[in-house]
Amino acid sequence: MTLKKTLTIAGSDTSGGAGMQADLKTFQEHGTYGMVALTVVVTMDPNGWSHSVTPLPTELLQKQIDTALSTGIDAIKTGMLSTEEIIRIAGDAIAKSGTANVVIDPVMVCKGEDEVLNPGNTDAMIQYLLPFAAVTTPNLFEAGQLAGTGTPKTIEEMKAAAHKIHELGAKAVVIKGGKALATEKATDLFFDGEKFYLLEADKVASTYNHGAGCTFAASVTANLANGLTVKEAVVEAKEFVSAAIAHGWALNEYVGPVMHGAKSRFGAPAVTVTEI
Ligand SMILES: Nc1ncnc2c1ncn2[C@@H]1O[C@H](COP(=O)(O)OP(=O)(O)O)[C@@H](O)[C@H]1O
Ligand SMILES: Cc1ncc(COP(=O)(O)O)c(C=O)c1O
Ligand SMILES: [Mg+2]
Repeated sequence: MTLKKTLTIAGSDTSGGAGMQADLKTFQEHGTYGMVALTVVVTMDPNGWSHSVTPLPTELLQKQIDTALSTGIDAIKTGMLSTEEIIRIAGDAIAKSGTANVVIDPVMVCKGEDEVLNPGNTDAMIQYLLPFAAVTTPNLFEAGQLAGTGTPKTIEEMKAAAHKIHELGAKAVVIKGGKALATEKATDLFFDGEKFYLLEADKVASTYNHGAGCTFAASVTANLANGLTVKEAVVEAKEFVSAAIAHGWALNEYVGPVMHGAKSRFGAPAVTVTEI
């Protein structure tokens, strides 16, 4: 039996909920064969859990990319890239891979952390990554940065931002309203380049959603590798992450990761898809 090969170019979240750990667990749950090209290692201060981001040498990143691409990759996801040079290397890797199944998760900040990774990264993402994106999956803050509109606060503002990000080259855009948007449901906006859809699920009251964004984007990536359409891929990803959040748990007193394997064990909460 052969499996679809999925590659994440992402950072390591040592705490295991986000980053390449989330991606690999999610790829596995979707029946794809996961590979990693590691960009940075994120560690946490045991007293207070503030994050520290340590980049790996770029030559080592390049060697990982060359190894993975030589196997023939069916879909690529990008996550935390941290510097403009790493973003450019990731863009070159995507171009070389020849796959159209490219999911750009434009990670600019970790949940609970105020510090943006590197403000110059936004322009590099626009130049090197968005033109390749079959789907990009910004949260509200990231959408505002990419679109240059400031953080959207309403569905109308999300639509305007999604339109701009599409004009920058991303074929489809999902802006994750998540918990931050003042709606009753956990609401994401999906723009396929022609039509807008709202993806809605029940909002989970807990704060145990560390890694939700990575898990969502990794699900989309695996689904594309498995041959789903973009719309099918994002709808299943919303189900997958909603289940993962519903079963989020406390790793310690500081962080609550999602349960990546929740959907297959407990089923998924209902997701509604509405064209708007
Ligand atoms: N408390 C929550 N309840 C239900 N869904 C949520 C909750 N928080 C986030 N989500 C969903 O999880 C996915 C990831 O969104 P979000 O957490 O905003 O991304 P990121 O981790 O990149 O900031 C989205 O589909 C969002 O709607
Ligand atoms: C390596 C890495 N990538 C990505 C993220 C972003 O995670 P989320 O899925 O919560 O947006 C984090 C957050 O801690 C991280 O450590
Ligand atoms: Mg994120």
